[in-house]
Amino acid sequence: MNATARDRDPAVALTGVGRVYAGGVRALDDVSLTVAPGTFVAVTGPPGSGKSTLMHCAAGLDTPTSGTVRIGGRELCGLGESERSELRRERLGFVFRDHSLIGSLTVEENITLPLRLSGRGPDPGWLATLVERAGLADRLAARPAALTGCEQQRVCVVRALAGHPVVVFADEPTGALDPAGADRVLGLLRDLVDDLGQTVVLLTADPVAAARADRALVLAGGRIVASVESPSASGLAARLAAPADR
Ligand SMILES: Nc1ncnc2c1ncn2[C@@H]1O[C@H](COP(=O)(O)OP(=O)(O)OP(=O)(O)O)[C@@H](O)[C@H]1O
Repeated sequence: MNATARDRDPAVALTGVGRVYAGGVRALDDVSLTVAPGTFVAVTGPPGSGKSTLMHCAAGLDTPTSGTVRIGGRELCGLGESERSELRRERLGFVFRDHSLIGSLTVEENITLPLRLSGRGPDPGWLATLVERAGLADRLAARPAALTGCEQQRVCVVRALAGHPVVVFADEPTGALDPAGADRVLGLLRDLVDDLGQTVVLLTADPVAAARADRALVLAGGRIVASVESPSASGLAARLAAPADR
């Protein structure tokens, strides 16, 4: 596939995805969605609605029971485990609730570690741009323990984007932060989409966080029950209170 064709592909495309866990729990039921490159999409829903399962299936961390998943036009379901882990390493970025930084390494070393492990050299210009956007230029030599929780999560955001991923999956990235810290991290994700054309999928139960996205998909009982363009926090909170009625 040439670069032009690849650029037209959705960053993420799920078609009819289902996931039934052992014991019969249907965590995802016929989920279809597409995420266009350069957009910020939130997946929101109450605890147990299937957000993490959706992310795991979309990112090749889990295999759906039915349906197909494509990342940047590449079908995941037919790939072996080593191909999927290579795709995750080279085409996806992840930010989780807990920062997962290595305490013995500096901020800069943490940011470049995944690139070095995969044998790719860092792109210095891109890294400098990300670091500057994240407000971390004077923290590169620090160890993670010397940073605030908000700074640690911003390091994770830079690390996730350092390898030019097709999409960053951010799973409750602000769940351990105070409101000001959460606002800063969400603002960074927003800027990276708006100004640098990055693609972000945010998984969150928090309507305030989800309202930062261009579009919010509301999950309930493993199904997408609403797709809201330019969502508001109050509108999403109302849908989350009674998602099946909307
Ligand atoms: N490994 C598993 N085995 C069996 N059931 C599971 C497993 N993982 C999740 N589930 C069930 O699947 C459903 C969806 O869970 P999931 O963690 O995807 O939801 P979530 O919206 O991310 O929830 P939370 O916000 O609490 O993390 C729930 O009923 C959960 O109990």
